[in-house]
Amino acid sequence: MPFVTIGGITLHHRYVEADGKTAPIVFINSLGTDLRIWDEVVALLAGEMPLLVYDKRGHGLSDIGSGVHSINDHVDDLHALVDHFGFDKVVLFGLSVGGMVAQGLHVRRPESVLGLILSDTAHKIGTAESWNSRIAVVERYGIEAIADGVMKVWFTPDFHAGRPADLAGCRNMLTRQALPGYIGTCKAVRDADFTESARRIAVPTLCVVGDQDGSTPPDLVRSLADLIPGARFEIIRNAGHIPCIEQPEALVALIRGFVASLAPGETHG
Ligand SMILES: O=C(O)CC1=CCC(=O)O1
Repeated sequence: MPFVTIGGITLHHRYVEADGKTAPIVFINSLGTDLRIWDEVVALLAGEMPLLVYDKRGHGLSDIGSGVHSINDHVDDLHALVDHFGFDKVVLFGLSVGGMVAQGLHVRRPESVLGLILSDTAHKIGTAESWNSRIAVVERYGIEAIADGVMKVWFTPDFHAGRPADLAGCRNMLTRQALPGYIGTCKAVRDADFTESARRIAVPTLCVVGDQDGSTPPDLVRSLADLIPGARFEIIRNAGHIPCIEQPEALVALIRGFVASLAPGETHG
């Protein structure tokens, strides 16, 4: 079964092995989602490089453990998972809050991070006011109350019009997340600020964003890229906040190019 218990927390994951010497990519999901958001990306990349996807704490089928009190709780789990698999060096792909978790692991253990792909994320996302008002609504009325608004941020009008079944499924994924995991992670994002540490990122970094991302818009993601020495910035056309679902082929092309640009011969030991 695709479960592992580390540090008292059972994490749901899927590991797709590959031959060769390419370092594994570990994918970290966003708020209100689970590892199914990577299905198409994993299908496209399977066999080319090792791929690890997992449900972060309090999401999907993973435990919440002692709760989500800060981004560090998510970083603890990622750190433990990387150790569990015996990975020496990894490429981290973090979506939205997942990008903050990736930045957090780089702060903690830069020697383990070969490269960062930061998708639709930032050094600071939203304001205390915006997160507090979302938390208040969700505490009172549940995730259902914000679901239609979140769908407008996650996906473009074209996706809404052209893929109604996928939209309904993704909305179900959001509304079925456990409330404590969702609210705890909202608070963690509210309190996180990676502005200073972003200036010290010293590994190859690709910042990528959907052109119609309503949560971390292109200008915000560009400002993250501007903080990180040497970071590349790319915009994906016709995508909202979750390009891995909306434009997986375009995203995979960027991933392939990024991995190919990394130092050859790196392995996961
Ligand atoms: O669900 C949203 O509003 C978008 C988002 C913000 C942080 C995150 O992980 O997703």
